[in-house]
Amino acid sequence: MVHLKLAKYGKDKVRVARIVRNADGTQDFREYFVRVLIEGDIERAWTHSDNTDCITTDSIKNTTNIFAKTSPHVLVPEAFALDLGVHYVTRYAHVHRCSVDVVQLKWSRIPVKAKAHPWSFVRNGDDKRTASVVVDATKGKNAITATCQGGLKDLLVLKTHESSFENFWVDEYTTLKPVSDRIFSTSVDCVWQIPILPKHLTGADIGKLGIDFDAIYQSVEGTTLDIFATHNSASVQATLYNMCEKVLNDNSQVSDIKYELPNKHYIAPDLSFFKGLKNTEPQDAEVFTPVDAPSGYIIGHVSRDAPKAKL
Ligand SMILES: O=c1[nH]c(=O)c2[nH]c(=O)[nH]c2[nH]1
Repeated sequence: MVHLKLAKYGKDKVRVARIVRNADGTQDFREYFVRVLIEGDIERAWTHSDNTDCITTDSIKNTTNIFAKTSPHVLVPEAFALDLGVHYVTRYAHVHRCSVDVVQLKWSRIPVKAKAHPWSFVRNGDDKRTASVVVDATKGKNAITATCQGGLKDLLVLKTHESSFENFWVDEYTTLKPVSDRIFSTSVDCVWQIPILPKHLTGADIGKLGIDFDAIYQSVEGTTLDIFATHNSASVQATLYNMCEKVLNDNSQVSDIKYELPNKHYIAPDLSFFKGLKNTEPQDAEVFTPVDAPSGYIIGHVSRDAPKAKL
């Protein structure tokens, strides 16, 4: 005998763009990639070739467009994702859980004479804002709960000073030399958890949660850039922890935050074969070879919980 351990499906990479025309003449613009996955009493499509309860992924794409048109939360990815998620578990008796992931592309207002233009935008970065929610009605349609994560990814940064890596473990496998000054470059991926408190969440609650998702995103992005630039780094690990600490200190509604930081290496080549040019000691190193792979990869997840006692 075999049994189906997981059944989950939906539409991925639904591309949707939305204009909001404001009363003051300004316009807002959002461009999202949306993924919606549903779970529930849906197994028969897998196990019995029976599609009776199968909400088509095409309808899921249509619903995403309809919500982009009608949701009052469309401008805020976390709230938009919650709205879509609540819809599926309330509209369909046989859908018990819905996961929604939104990736927002970076369109920023064009500054014209130092003023943000009301309706013209520039893609000023490959970094994305992300939102991931899971809306759960497995305990019943009157006990809908949700988890919500904000995030940012692909934020590429580099600094040329105030980064060192010294006093590390040395053994028979070690060839790395300690370095008091080096290039530090990473592509920041980060997610933070925002607890959604109502024991029973409805679509009408989403505007009343009292959570400013935009302000939290801006705070995390600002802190990430600030700490990266100003922390005199002893390691990627230490800089990462400093970022987490400040985000949690500044944002009481964030319960925990996780960064994943590749250490994108820049190696100073030995140029001494040419007229004795000095380029390898930190104080001489000016020319570097950017290295695509491998990179270091540093992960840290920091929460407010007291650490569990070590046995
Ligand atoms: O910041 C760093 N952390 C490491 O763990 C490490 N390991 C390494 O080779 N270089 C670095 N840099």
